[in-house]
Amino acid sequence: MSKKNVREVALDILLQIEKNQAYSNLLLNQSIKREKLIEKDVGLLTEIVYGTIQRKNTLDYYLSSYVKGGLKKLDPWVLILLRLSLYQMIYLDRVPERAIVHEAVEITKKKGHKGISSMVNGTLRTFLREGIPSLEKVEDPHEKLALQWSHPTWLVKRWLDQFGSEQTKQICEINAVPPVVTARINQVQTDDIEKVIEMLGNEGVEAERGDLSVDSIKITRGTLPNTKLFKDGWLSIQDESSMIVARALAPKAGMKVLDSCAAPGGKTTHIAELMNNQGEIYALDLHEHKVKLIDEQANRLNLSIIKTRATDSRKAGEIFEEESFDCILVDAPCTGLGVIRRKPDIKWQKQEADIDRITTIQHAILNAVAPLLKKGGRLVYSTCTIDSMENEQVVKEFLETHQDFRFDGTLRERLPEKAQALYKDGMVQILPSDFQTDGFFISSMVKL
Ligand SMILES: C[S@@+](CC[C@H](N)C(=O)[O-])C[C@H]1O[C@@H](n2cnc3c(N)ncnc32)[C@H](O)[C@@H]1O
Repeated sequence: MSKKNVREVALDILLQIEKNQAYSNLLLNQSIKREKLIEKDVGLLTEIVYGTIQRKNTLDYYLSSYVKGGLKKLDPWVLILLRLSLYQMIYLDRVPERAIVHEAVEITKKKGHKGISSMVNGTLRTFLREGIPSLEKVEDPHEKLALQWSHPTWLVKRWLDQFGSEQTKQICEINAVPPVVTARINQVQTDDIEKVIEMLGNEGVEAERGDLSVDSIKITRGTLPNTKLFKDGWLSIQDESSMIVARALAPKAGMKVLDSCAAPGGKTTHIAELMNNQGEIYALDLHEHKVKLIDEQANRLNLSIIKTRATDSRKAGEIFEEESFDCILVDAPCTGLGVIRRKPDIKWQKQEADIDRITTIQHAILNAVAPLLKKGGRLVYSTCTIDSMENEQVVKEFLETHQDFRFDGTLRERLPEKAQALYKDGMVQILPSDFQTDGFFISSMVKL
């Protein structure tokens, strides 16, 4: 039994996210450990936290019909408590509505004064009586879609321009569906996926082959990080579309590789595995604490060819010689708009201006590492966002200003069969709605 109940923990987490722009996944993990929650409560907590963040604007719209004087006058914790209660009432079938109201009122009594608890009680009971308010009154068509699909209006507008109505709807819908856990098999240990699935079964974890990447399995039951197999470095947790990136780079044993934006090391370690742990990989990231994460993963996976370094890759030219690498990966910092289902806070924290800002860094990193690639070498640029400005536009501008680079037409062959249809002109944009994976952009270029 935990000291705090699940809704109180959810309220604390959501409040911290709102106040400090903290990341939901990190806070959830910390709280689960600290409160020693049982498995059933972990499931409910995760659902309430992610779901309430996912539906924030929609829930606020509904609440605004019932809170006299508007939501702005509410203390942040009261607003969040109302939001998470409404979320459970509308989207979770298994929690009885009376229990939701009762819990909310109990929490207000503990935290607030009597006035607040009767306001919370009244608001939730009126909602139960009168039901979900209609969106008909919302005049702006983009705002209406944004409320219907629970995404910010600016983002819906942008996606409608880039992907059209049907695809935008699908992206928004899939963004609200929690991802399945997928893992990559460490090729240095074995390439026999069935054997790994069987060995996991012996440790009480059920898995099956992944849907997209040749390297992947899907965990259908159990907790992978608790297994000996995981601790011994046979697998890494990674999204399936993310696994495509190292395959697109196609490094060979003995090569010298630069991974310019490497932490926490998901792709660096995959590259090392594909090189059968032979050769050299230089893995850069900005800060020492991030670089340590790469070392930790490399140690767990028994990979010895990764040399990490805390450095700004825009200054990589000061460290490495020109034309000294066989291949280079720029898995660039980006807005992360392809991983909203995993980190729902992204959609409320990012602003449209962030896209512009981050492209400056993306260009700068590409420009800095380009001279370091050998002639005939391959440069892969990837992001986990789906915005054309951070993806196609960055690559096109890079090619316009670097006449010695061309699109690499062989990328298509290195994509999983299912993703080959999405290949276009040296690039592939995978949307979260395509295969229920993270959204990813990958482009491959060669130096003449
Ligand atoms: C998309 S993440 C990389 C994920 C990593 N490749 C993986 O697969 O685990 C982008 C990384 O770029 C790093 N970064 C941002 N600006 C950078 C810069 N100027 N130089 C080096 N790394 C940078 C960030 O710290 C972040 O860890």
